[in-house]
This record gives sequence, structure tokens and C-alpha cells, in this order.
Amino acid sequence: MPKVDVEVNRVSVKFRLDSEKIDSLKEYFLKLTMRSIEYTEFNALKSIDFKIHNGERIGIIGHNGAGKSTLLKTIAGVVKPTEGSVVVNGSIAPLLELGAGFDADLTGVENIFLNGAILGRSKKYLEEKFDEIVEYSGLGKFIHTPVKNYSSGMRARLGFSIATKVDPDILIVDEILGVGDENFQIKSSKTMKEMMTSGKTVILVSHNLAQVKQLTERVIWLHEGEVRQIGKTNELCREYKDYMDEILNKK
Ligand SMILES: Nc1ncnc2c1ncn2[C@@H]1O[C@H](COP(=O)(O)OP(=O)(O)OP(=O)(O)O)[C@@H](O)[C@H]1O
Repeated sequence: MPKVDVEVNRVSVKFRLDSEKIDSLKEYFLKLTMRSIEYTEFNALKSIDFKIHNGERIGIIGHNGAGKSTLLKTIAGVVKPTEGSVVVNGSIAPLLELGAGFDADLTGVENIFLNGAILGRSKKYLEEKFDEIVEYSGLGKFIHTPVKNYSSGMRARLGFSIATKVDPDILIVDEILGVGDENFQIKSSKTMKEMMTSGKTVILVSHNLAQVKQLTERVIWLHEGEVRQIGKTNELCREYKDYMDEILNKK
């Protein structure tokens, strides 16, 4: 039996939502100091429990708001579970919110080392990969510019380049979308597909069932924050499609 790479143990995530309308910042701070802000809690994930083995490719499906992105973010460590725990064995590259971890005042070069270290790589390893990362990002001389002067596309290109070139054990992908301008979109979506078929452990969220069928073996179907079913990709995608068709026909 291959080793377990990701263990999601009875994970629940609750978000706090303001239950009253606050019209101004002044009113907000007044209510904050008087501790009179009222919240309601929203259960985005409810006691989710599964394991992913080394080299397995898992798809996460479910309609809008089912909790797919929240689950990915919880596995990536961006969102903390309110209850339960996530255990990850191996280096993880979340291809979500690319460049979100950058320090805006530092240059692209400095952020390569910062971001690479966050992704678990040593300075020596990053020095070896440095030219490849810069070359792939296509940022040229802008690599010496502070990231705060980058466009969102430039940030995403650098983020994508770092996350893929650090050669992670586990890939987390929220929709296979191209990043950056048209040329980079073609290049990045090709790289993503190549990485996903290279024996790595993959967790893919997608609304594109053809893509899920092509790239994963097992699927987790989320429904209103709960696991509705876990099973073989082909069977579950068929059931999910029937379910979605039924909803559409009712409308
Ligand atoms: N930071 C947050 N604060 C409050 N509610 C949130 C937050 N993030 C997500 N939610 C809510 O949690 C639920 C699950 O959201 P999530 O983005 O995980 O769904 P999803 O399955 O990825 O949806 P989609 O397919 O539309 O991307 C939604 O109702 C969403 O509004």
C-alpha cells in the first residue's frame, strides 16, 4: 500500500458572517469597542474525512459554493480548520492565489528565495533553479523590480514559475486555467498537465468533467460542505452529470 500523503481528519470550517448591516467605519469601530457586533456562523465544510495516497490523482467536484476551494485552501494551510486536522506528508505546491505570499516591497529575485523557502526548498536548491525560474516567468529585467510594481499577470507568472519549478511532491490545482497573457496561458496550462501526469500526487478542483476524467482516478463529490460520495472518477462523474442535468431540467 503506498504511503498516505494527505490525511483530512474530520475537518470542519466555519466562517463568521456579519448578521447586521454596518454603514460606516465609525459605526464598525464603535460596535467593535462595545462588543456589540453580531455574527452568524456558516459551515463551509462539515466533518470531511478522507486520505490521499502517494501518486494518487484526486478530483474534487460539486456545484457552486459546495466548499471545494475552501477544502483546497485548508489542505494548503491557507485556511485553518475550525475542527479536525490536516496532515500533509511531503512538499506541497498550491497553484492557487498565485503570488499571494509575495512581499510587495521585495524584488522578484528576493521573492523567489522567500517563496521558494516557504515551499520548503533550501537556498542552494533555489540558486540552482534560479535561472530556470526567471526564464520561465518571462519577466526579464523586471525580476529586479519590487513586486509592488508588477501587474497582476506578472505576479501570477512569477508565482506559477516558482511553484512549478520547485518540483513539489503534491500539486494542488484550482481549475486548470492559463495564467498571464495568451502565450503564457498556453505554456502554463501545458506545464500543469505535464506535471499532473508525471506521477505526483494531485488534487484538482474543476467544473470541467472532461478534464477531471482525463486527469484523475478518484473523485470526491462535495455537496453543501459535506462529502456526498467518494469513488471512481468515471462512475461518479456520470452520477454527478445526471444530478446536474436533473437540476437544470427543474429550472
Ligand atoms: N472567507 C469567507 N468568509 C465567508 N464565507 C466564505 C468564505 N470563503 C468561502 N465562503 C463561503 O463558503 C462556501 C463555500 O465556498 P467555496 O469557495 O469553497 O465553494 P466552491 O465549491 O469552491 O464554489 P465555486 O465552485 O463557486 O468556486 C460558499 O458559500 C462561500 O460563500
